[in-house]
Amino acid sequence: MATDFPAGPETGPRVLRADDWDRWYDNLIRAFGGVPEPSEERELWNSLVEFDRSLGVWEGDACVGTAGAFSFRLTVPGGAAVPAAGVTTVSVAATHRRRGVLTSMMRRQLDDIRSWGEPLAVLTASEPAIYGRFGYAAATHSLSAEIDTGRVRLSVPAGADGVRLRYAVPAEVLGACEEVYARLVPARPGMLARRPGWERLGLLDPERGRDGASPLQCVLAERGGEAVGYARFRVRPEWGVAGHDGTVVLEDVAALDPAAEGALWRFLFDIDLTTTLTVRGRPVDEAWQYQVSDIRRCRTRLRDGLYVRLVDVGAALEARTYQAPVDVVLEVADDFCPWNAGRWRLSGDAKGAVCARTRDAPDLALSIRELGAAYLGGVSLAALAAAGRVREIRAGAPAEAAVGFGSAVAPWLPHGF
Ligand SMILES: CC(=O)SCCNC(=O)CCNC(=O)[C@H](O)C(C)(C)COP(=O)(O)OP(=O)(O)OC[C@H]1O[C@@H](n2cnc3c(N)ncnc32)[C@H](O)[C@@H]1OP(=O)(O)O
Repeated sequence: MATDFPAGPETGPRVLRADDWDRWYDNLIRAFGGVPEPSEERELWNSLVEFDRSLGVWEGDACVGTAGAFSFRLTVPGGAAVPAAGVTTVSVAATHRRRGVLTSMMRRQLDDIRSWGEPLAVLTASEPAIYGRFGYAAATHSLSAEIDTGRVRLSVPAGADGVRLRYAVPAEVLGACEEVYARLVPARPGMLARRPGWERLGLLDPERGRDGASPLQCVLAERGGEAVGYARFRVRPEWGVAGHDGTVVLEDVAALDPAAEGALWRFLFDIDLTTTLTVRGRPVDEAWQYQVSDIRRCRTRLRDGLYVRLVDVGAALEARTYQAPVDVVLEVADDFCPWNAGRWRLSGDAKGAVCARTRDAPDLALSIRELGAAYLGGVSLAALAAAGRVREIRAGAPAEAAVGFGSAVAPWLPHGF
């Protein structure tokens, strides 16, 4: 890395002040191409950014680097909501790239997160190649699909007929939708407990994001007058030589039980004058995949989702539970956060865990990245061993640990940040 960025108290990252906002945010927008955001979106981000947890790098009056850290609570295997810094708004002016500005912000930020006592840092990456060097690794994946609903049939569970669906104005039923969302958060690792204001993200409906489709539509699923699910989507009407060829673009769907989920997906498959349903960023184990008549005509794709970085190995590994008993000594390498490096004994089961430093002989050797990848139960330590990224010291240890670390429910991040 070039080192001509003059690190020091005048030029290193400093905490964001209210009157920095416009220059700070403009640097971020420019680094992503410079297309201005609608004012509603800009104002929402202004209200969500936590100024005292955000950093800027300045050259005189000019902002050349930005980074923030939301104070999230992340569901981990076992259902606990663990404090996690949501690393966000990272940018470096293209005039100042590859001089260590990002590295200086990541250094300061991880030191801050540690001092705040938060055991995890998480992010979604604009490019997968950026964050590995700072100890982050993809821990969740998501599924996208373009489903040929003209040909693919969906069989839904019994009980779907007992669910009533009705159109609603998205903002008017926001409270009911949020109650459904809140009940789902503890059930799936990777989900984020809502902080005030974040519910508005799902209602943003800028014209430029529609790509020829309708404004946001919402259908509420109810049983006995109670909301049990919702879907938010758009419809892009199209007509070809053979007639209608419209697309349903799913933005969000959530349900409290399989019957409600089935009713909503059946609705999405069946909207008149449409032949395609596109879905993005869905859980990799979502039920519809096992209900369709032809998965190949759903054109599924996988993508990396949430990146996890263990900031405090002991606290992070104790915060989750293990679906099968584990008792393993981990030899951890962590160049960027050396306080994590060394030998840790993890003993845990479905009720809880203890993770403490030890001098016992190691069973596995791995870097902080592999621990981050495996942390939410979505990436197998045995698979990482097969890939040469976890070293098996005691025979069988990666497979044993993989069973304990695994999650019956695939981890999933429901929205970007
Ligand atoms: C969580 C989020 O907010 S994700 C959003 C990230 N932001 C963006 O993608 C906006 C556009 N890009 C940028 O603003 C910048 O190019 C950044 C932030 C990605 C990188 O900032 P820089 O200040 O140039 O990074 P820095 O100089 O500290 O680089 C450190 C190392 O990472 C490497 N690196 C940095 N960016 C990348 C990249 N995109 N791909 C591969 N390697 C990279 C550098 O080469 C350097 O490697 P070295 O130590 O071996 O020499």
